Amino acid sequence: MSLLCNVDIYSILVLAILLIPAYLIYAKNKRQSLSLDPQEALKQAGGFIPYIKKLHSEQGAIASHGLPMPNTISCIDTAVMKATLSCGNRPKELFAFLADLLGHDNLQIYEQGRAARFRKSVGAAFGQEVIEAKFATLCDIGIQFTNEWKKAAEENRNGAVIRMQDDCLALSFHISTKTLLRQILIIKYNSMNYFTEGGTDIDLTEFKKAYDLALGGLFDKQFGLFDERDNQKIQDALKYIQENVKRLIDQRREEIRRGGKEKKTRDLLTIMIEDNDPETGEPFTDDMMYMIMTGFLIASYHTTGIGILWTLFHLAQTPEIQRRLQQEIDTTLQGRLPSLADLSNLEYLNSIVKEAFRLHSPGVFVARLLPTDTPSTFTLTNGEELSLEPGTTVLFPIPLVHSSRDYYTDPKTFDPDRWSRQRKDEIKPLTWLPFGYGARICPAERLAMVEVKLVLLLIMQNFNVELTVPAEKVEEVERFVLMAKDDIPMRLKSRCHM
Ligand code: HEM
Repeated sequence: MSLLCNVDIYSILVLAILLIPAYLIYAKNKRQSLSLDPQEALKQAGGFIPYIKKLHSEQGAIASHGLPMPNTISCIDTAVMKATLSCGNRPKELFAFLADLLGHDNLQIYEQGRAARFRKSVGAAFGQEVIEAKFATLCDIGIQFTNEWKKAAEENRNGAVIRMQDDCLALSFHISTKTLLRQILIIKYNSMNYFTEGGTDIDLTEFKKAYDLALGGLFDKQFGLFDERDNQKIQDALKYIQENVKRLIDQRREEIRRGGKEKKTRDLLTIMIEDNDPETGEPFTDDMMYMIMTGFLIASYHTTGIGILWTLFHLAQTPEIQRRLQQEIDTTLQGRLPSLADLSNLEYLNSIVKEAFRLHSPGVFVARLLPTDTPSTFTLTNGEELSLEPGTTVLFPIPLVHSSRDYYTDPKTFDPDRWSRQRKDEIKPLTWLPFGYGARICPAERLAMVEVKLVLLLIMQNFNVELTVPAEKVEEVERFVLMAKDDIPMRLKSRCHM
């Protein structure tokens, strides 16, 4: 008995000796993260998401201290999302970095009612009819890229090594400009300089470079990571974008004037040229059209390209999943090109994209501004009450929701089968947010999924994909979306050689 007591006291002492330093370190870190200037703390943590992750590990599902913006909380509790489904305002400060590119009055920060009216007036641009009408163009772009990769891969039995981030972004930029602006573009760019196709409208290489520079620079400015020496470059890039998007709008206006009205499937630009602004009842102004076209390019280009990249990244690490996907594609298509209907029917492909977007959501947060006239009160999942001041900003950090053990079993594992028919009831509502949620959910989710699935299907039909660097060496970096810091080189091996 006395021995037992001794052992107990001894164990408690050992435990205390082990735990006290750990607690002191934890308390010191916590004090530090609360006392540091949040911008500085964010920089030290290596980005927004690692910083928010740290805050949540210290504060739980609701992080209300240490946020880099005033009157802001970060939340990973779906009860708050459910209660704010119809809340459609975004905080202006958080999107202020877009002002230099889009102006101070841009779609991202339109007040809820105005955003809803605008979305309704141009909604047809993302409807089924337009997706059907654009499908052949999307296929052509995908085939153009795969053919060039094929040429390179077939020159060598070991396949071709491709800087996949560069190429996915070039592919997506091509898709976005073609679907949104529908111009003939000079295409000079991808990682292997394949395309030197003629054309007179715009140099895609320069256009893409300007977008990347402007967005990256403005994002860095907002989060205090900006190098002032780059300022002139950013200003030049902004000017380049403005001049060229306006020129493309003018060209289209002229084209429509000469060719008369377009038939039933009108895209975004045509709708804006032909219809009135729902706000004023007057024709859309040039500035408004520029803002919308540039805003939509921003929203569609990086997100779609990066979504394709991260999905390939997961496939490249899981050859057995890749084989099963190829089997699904080969059995369904027997080597032919897909139709739009095929894309909906390929269940495993769909599960793979959903799972890849869970582990690597292109966008990293959704933000809502709560009503500014009254406080908001929420009942959290654990039954506690949460009261928030009028005008509080709520951030939902998507990667944290997607990796929460409360929502996903074994959240770190790439397991497409969790989206299978048999298991998909296990997925809790509002726990998959790559396209946001509620009143301001991405209006082009369906179009984006078609683009992503189509490109992946073409790649899987033609190649086996491998990483040429260890997965652990791939570093993530937050730009406007979650990118790979030093690209992800992948080996594409032509399947004809197998
Ligand atoms: C994989 C591709 C894409 C992803 C992951 C994505 C994700 C998102 C997210 C997270 C939001 C914010 C939603 C919210 O606040 O709840 C959003 C908004 C938006 N997206 Fe997408 N998006 C993608 C593709 C596209 C494409 C292809 C277009 C246009 C052709 C587009 C146009 C927009 C627009 C205009 C908004 C702002 C809507 C508003 O303010 O009401 N997105 N997107």
